[in-house]
Amino acid sequence: MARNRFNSGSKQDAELPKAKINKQSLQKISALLSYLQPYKWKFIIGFLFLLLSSLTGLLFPALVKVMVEVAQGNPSEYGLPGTVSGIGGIAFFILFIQAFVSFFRIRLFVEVSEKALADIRRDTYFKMITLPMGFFANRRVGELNSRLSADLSQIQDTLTTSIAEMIRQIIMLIGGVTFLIIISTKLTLFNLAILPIIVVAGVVFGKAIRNISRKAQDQLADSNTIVEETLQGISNVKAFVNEAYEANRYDKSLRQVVQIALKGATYRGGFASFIIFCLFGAIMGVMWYGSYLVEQGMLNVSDLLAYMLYSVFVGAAMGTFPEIYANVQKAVGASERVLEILEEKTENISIHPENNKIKEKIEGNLAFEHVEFSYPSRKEIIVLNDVSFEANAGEKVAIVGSSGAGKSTIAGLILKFYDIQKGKILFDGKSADDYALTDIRNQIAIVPQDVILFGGTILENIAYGKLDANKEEIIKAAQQANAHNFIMSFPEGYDTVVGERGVKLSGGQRQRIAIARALLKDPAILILDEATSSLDSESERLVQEALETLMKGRTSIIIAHRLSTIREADKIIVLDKGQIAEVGTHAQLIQKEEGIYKHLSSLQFEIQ
Ligand SMILES: Nc1ncnc2c1ncn2[C@@H]1O[C@H](COP(=O)(O)OP(=O)(O)OP(=O)(O)O)[C@@H](O)[C@H]1O
Repeated sequence: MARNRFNSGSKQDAELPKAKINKQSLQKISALLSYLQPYKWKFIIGFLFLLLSSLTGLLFPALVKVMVEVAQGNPSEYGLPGTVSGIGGIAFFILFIQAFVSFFRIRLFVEVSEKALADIRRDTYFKMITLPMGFFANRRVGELNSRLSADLSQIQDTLTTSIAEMIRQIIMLIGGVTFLIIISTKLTLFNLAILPIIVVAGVVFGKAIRNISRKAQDQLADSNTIVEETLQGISNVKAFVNEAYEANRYDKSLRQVVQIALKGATYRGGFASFIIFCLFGAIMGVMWYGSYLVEQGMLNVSDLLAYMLYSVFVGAAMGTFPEIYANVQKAVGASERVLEILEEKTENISIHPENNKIKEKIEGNLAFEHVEFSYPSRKEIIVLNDVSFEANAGEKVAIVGSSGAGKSTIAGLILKFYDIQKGKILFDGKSADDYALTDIRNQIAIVPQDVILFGGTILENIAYGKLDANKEEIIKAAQQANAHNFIMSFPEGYDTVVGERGVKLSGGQRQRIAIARALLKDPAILILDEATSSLDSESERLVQEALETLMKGRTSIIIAHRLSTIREADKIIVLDKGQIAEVGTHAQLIQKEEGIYKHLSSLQFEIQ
């Protein structure tokens, strides 16, 4: 059956994969930057504020230096006031400017990125829902969903935080190092000599810790899967008395989680003690060498103080780079995946309802002429081979055949979900290619095997067939579909919320809602994909009656699993491995001694 499986995608990747950053990937993602264009002024102002707050941040150690010098009775430098309070006042003034500017910087960046991201999200979603079915065949719903959520959130984080942080830290780094060199070249050189050791250790340890924590996350996810599976299939667990087996499986998995976590703890502990030693060692080293320089009269105390403060800035800047870089890498990967969707070719369907109105009426004559088809994802397998048949307006044509024969594929082709490779599909004698796609889909309705209802109310679910229908029309459709009575038996009637949190409707009830939906749509051609699971006889009668009402005056293509329901069909097409094997009425086909239809009928014990 060619239905789409709705994959929940519950096992989302704990971490988004990173991409290599090179010229090509950057060029590619710059396409996404065009989404910033409408908000460029806000972005530029935010950017200037960012520069301002970073640069003013760099002034503090210099101010502290002058303040200490003034406190020691020395004259002030850089034209600053000659009193401690004066300099303190200036420091607070700068602080105030910084706070003010930071507020607007964050506000502006968030506004720009939220709006730009909503634009990208909207475009990606619009694109996604107008992509041809072939696109969805190869992808899980969970994966596509995570592009809209996880990937775009990553891009957003990077736009709002990582880029700003990176710019700020680069300023801090360059500015800080410049001040360090100005204050004391000797001390800077000494500092630079010990730096590589810390950096290398940080990178090595950091990588090992990240690997282990990822493993721990995976392991934890695996053990969660055990819980999920067990609880979902609890009746199976109980029926097979496999409680002990499941308990053991979970226990084993948890032990592994702990083991990996402990290994991670060892690395983490080692890293922490190493960093404590190195970092404080480095600070001590600088203090020691700096004090030595002070003792030798080669450095002032105030310079040493400023030097220490700038070192902290530089160290902090360096510390944040690996994380920022990793974030940017993830964002590049995420952008590439989003762009992949944005660059796909869509179907000719507009997202504006006024463009999708019916332009050309279809009476209901349908014909397949020598149709050959294979799915885009499996081109080598020919699913339909030289299929020709006709259904005149108002006729009931049933398609039968064993599982995998290609029945649902025919339904998909009538709806033009895919393009055929050879032959023609004609509506009222005119090729399907010459109709607007919306004209075809607007005049065909399908009642699928598995009716999927949306999370809203019953009313909304029926109205899905005709969005501008009024309540009277909806109720009339529900009455004709034998659904009105059961709907009214719910306390909230048509406003009953279906779906996970609402009432669970039975299979037969869902089918009748789908029939009401189709009635409301009032199509020229109807496709009925008969439910394989049989309903109880009362429910079956109600559904059957509703279907009869629905089929009246329309061309109906019935994909039948139970032959008992199609005896009255004007034509029965027997499909075998993608080819038409027999055509005729029930009475004609049942006469063929060696016929497939007769064989299928006898399998269902229904020869009369
Ligand atoms: N999206 C798809 N991509 C690739 N192959 C597909 C796809 N959907 C169906 N097929 C293949 O096409 C063939 C016909 O499938 P189809 O679903 O049309 O059969 P069916 O007669 O409706 O079967 P059933 O009675 O079990 O619903 C099968 O071999 C199936 O594996």
